[in-house]
Amino acid sequence: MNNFTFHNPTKLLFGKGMISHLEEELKAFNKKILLVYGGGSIKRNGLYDQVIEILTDHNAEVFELPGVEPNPRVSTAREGIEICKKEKIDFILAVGGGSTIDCVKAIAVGAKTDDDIWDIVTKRKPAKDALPFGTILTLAATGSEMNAGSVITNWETKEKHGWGSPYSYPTFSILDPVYTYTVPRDQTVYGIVDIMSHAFEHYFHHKENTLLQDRMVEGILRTVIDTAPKLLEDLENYQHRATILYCGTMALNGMVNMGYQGDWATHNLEHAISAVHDIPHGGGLAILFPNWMTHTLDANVARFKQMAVRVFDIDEIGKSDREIALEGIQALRQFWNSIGAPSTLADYEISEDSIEEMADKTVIANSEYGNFKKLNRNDSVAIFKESL
Ligand SMILES: NC(=O)c1ccc[n+]([C@@H]2O[C@H](COP(=O)([O-])OP(=O)(O)OC[C@H]3O[C@@H](n4cnc5c(N)ncnc54)[C@H](O)[C@@H]3O)[C@@H](O)[C@H]2O)c1
Repeated sequence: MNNFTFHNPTKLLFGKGMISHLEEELKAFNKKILLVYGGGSIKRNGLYDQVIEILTDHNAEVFELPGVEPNPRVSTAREGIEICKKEKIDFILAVGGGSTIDCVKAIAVGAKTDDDIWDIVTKRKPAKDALPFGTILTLAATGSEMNAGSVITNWETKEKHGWGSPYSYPTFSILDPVYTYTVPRDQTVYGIVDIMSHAFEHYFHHKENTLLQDRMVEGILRTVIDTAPKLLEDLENYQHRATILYCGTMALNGMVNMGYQGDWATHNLEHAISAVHDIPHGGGLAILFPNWMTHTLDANVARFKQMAVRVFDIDEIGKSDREIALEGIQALRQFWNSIGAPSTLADYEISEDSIEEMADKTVIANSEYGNFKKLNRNDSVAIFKESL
């Protein structure tokens, strides 16, 4: 493994009723608060009222930005930035899933600069500072509650980009599994796929001596594979919701990938699909990941064999390494099929017609992408065709 520095400043408050710590956490900040949330599920399940009551008790002056979209838009982030600047907001509270949190990261950074936030998302300008923000997570998936990453979509240019900065870690995140009870079955499946995909993005690298890291990633994958079917049978089961929620945070908070760099080509491919077709991120990943695996298998068959044996318990006897590896990839596809994840672009009525447009979005100035195996535009086209 490589040398590394690990620093994650986010304070995690995990478990039933942990919202009782919200007021305490807010005491460090001044009282003009921008409350940001999504499509209204927090109003239906009572969380909104609970948060407003706590903020009222705290004598906070509350401003609101509702309606953050899944695949959050830069236009919404700009709206939030304007409110922050006009009202001199001191602190931002995100209540929602990864989309709401990602949008708040863009607002927090954008509020502290005159640069346009899209220039920062596209890395033409650096982030220099951010307003402090906290999160109350309502959906297990992205890990955004404990990382500095954010993914923002520009609907005018049909681009979706991931970005991050040292300033975009939440100061605290409250994770109560009960808030995830109302996540519908399909969104729960997308979250499960997203969590597993983060684990896979880490897992495919060529570094040696990542023994503990491998076992931690495999631990997340095995735990999700064991728990997901039980959760999908019983969506209001506290233990299963808690397990998946914790897996989601651990899969992308930097803990399991110290000392090496993962791949991330599949996320790049997925961002191209959802930039053009606005499909759920986890749905796109479910379609793509096994196809990326087959496409890149020969870059390191041993790595895929290890996944097949350690994660999917593939029997090794009488088979070549390549056969074992391929069985592992098939086992992944079968598992995702078994929980009802999509498996082809046709599931979203995406046809061959948009492959060229999507492939263009995977490469900037004909650059390559992916760390496990460098891919180019031709690879994008091939993987999209495999996914039809
Ligand atoms: N920042 C990161 O590290 C990171 C990592 C992976 C993906 N992403 C990005 O995050 C976004 C996806 O986020 P997500 O998967 O968390 O989903 P999301 O935030 O987009 O939410 C999906 C849907 O579920 C609804 N929802 C959320 N909580 C709910 C609840 N408790 N009950 C009922 N409905 C609820 C939302 O309103 C929305 O309609 C994508 O844009 C993706 O690219 C970010």
